[in-house]
Formats: sequence, structure tokens, C-alpha cells
Amino acid sequence: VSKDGGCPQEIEDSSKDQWEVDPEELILGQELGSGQFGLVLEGKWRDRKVAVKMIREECMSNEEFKEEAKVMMHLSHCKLVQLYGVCIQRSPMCLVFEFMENGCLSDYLRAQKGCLSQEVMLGMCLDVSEGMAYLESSNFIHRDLAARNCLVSINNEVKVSDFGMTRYVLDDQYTSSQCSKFPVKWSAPEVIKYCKFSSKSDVWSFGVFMWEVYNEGRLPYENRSNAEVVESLNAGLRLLKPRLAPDSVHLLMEWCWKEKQEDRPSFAVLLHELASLSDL
Ligand SMILES: CN(C)c1ccc2c(c1)CCN(c1cccc(-c3cc(Nc4ccc(C(=O)N5CCOCC5)cn4)c(=O)n(C)c3)c1CO)C2=O
Repeated sequence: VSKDGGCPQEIEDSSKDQWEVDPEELILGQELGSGQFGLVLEGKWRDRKVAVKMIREECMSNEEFKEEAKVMMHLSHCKLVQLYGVCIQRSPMCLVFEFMENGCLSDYLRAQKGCLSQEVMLGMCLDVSEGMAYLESSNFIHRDLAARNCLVSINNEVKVSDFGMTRYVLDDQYTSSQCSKFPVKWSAPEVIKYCKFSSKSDVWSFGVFMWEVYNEGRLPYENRSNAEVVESLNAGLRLLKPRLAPDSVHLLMEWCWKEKQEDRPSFAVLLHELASLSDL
């Protein structure tokens, strides 16, 4: 069992070192959507259903990503969307991931509005805290944790996706905090001001993530501009308790939004708190 007491540790097999996928073994299917780096298709690989991301050259710095792929191949946890391998023999390069049947969590929450029980919402927060506690213990920072970057498999299981991928986005509208596409509404103050990313800035984003889950996929600070959000945060204002959130969960959200990162909980602590709430 893994160190965070969660799901059984994947048995490390030798194939994990083979981070290259043979394109001959890959069957491509219909389009699932498009992300930062281009088209994402459904597919089949070694009798497994997969999601295949075709990487447009101009969107991602290929060379450094290939190095990163080896690291990401070894980040293995049942609450992280698993990278099976990379196809680099032909262009465009493509990434082969485990398939998550119900797509992105933010769309799913909106589609399930009014139908999600307290157990399911708490379970989603617990799932993501497990995946994030594993990344934290591996000293890996997500940098863009949000419901839109989590995926849903069957039976409402949620996994963390696209961790660390912001570093390969060449579109600088995303990477500098003053620009329009930067996810200010999910970013800790030290990230907005100094681009200081850490697991504690991921914890801030996790607080906003929990707010999204208990607000059934609503946008945080819905009709406010990024600048207005920064102003209200500096004034000490925070997102309000979602109607569906119990006080105990709202307390955890507010703990994640402490101004000073050292005053915020670790994911290990959040996992423990959420696990004890779900045992009640
Ligand atoms: C830099 N950052 C933070 C990035 C970079 C790339 C991406 C993202 C963030 C997040 C978005 N994204 C992206 C884009 C496109 C696909 C995937 C994406 C979609 C999957 N699965 C599904 C399944 C079903 C459906 C579907 O059509 N529906 C409709 C009917 O009801 C069920 C759901 C959609 N996606 C999947 O398994 N993976 C691994 C990735 C993903 C997730 O990966 C990216 O590719």
C-alpha cells in the first residue's frame, strides 16, 4: 500500500522504462477535444482504451518535454492520470494517457448539477487530495490545479491531470501572471506577485478546487475581473462558503487560503482531514 495509505502502490514493471510507444501499436479513434497543445483523440493501445494527445510543434518545446516524459512516466498513482508513453518517431509527437471515460471534471460537475450527493462531492475532494499528496511527497508541483484539469472515470472517480504541463506551454499569455489567460482565480498571492510556485501554492488552488466541486462547477469570482480578484484578496476577502459545503469543508478551504504559505496545510494534512470527514 502506498505511503499515503491510499490505493495499492502500482507494481513497478520493467516496461515503465520503455517510455516510447510504437506508433504501429497505436489505433486512433474519434476526437475527444482540444487542449493547450492541440488535438486529443480516443485510441487503442495494447488492448487498452487510451487518450492520445497530438502535440503541435509550435505549442510545446519538444526537447525539454522528452526529458520530462521520463520523470512523468515514473509518477504513478491511482489518483493521477497515468502517462503510458510518448510517440516521437513521427511528427507530430503524441502522448499516450490512460483513458478517463467521463472527461473533464468542470464539465462533469455542470452536467451533474443537482445530482451530486454529499458523499460524491467529498469523495472527489478526497481523490484529488490523495493524488496531490503523492505529487507533494514526490516534490512535484502541479502549477495549474483546477477542476478543468482533473478528469472523471467511471463511478465518479476523479484523477489529477496535466500536472506540470504549464511549463511547456509556449503561449506566453498563459505563463505571465499579468496576462489575460493566467489562472489568477486559482493562484496563490505569491504566485500572482512573484511567480513563486510550491506545493503550498498548489494547496491554495486546491481550496478553490473544493469550492468548484461544492458549487457544482460554477466559476469562482464569476463576474469579477482578474484585477478585481487580486484587489479583494489583498483586502483579505475570500470566496464565500458554497451553499452545499458543510462548515467542516469550508474551514479547510479557508485554511488553504491563508495569506502566508507556511500557515496553509500540507496535502498530507488535507488528505487526513478529508479522510476523517468521510469516515464520519
Ligand atoms: C497546460 N495545461 C494545464 C493543460 C495542457 C493540456 C490540457 C489541459 C491542460 C486540460 C485539457 N486538455 C484536454 C483536452 C482534450 C481532452 C483531454 C482528455 C480527455 C479524456 N477523456 C474524455 C472522455 C470523454 C469525453 C467526452 O467527449 N465527453 C462528452 C460526453 O460525456 C462524457 C465526456 C472527453 N474526454 C481523457 O481521458 N484524457 C486523458 C484527456 C484533455 C485533458 O488532458 C489538455 O490536453
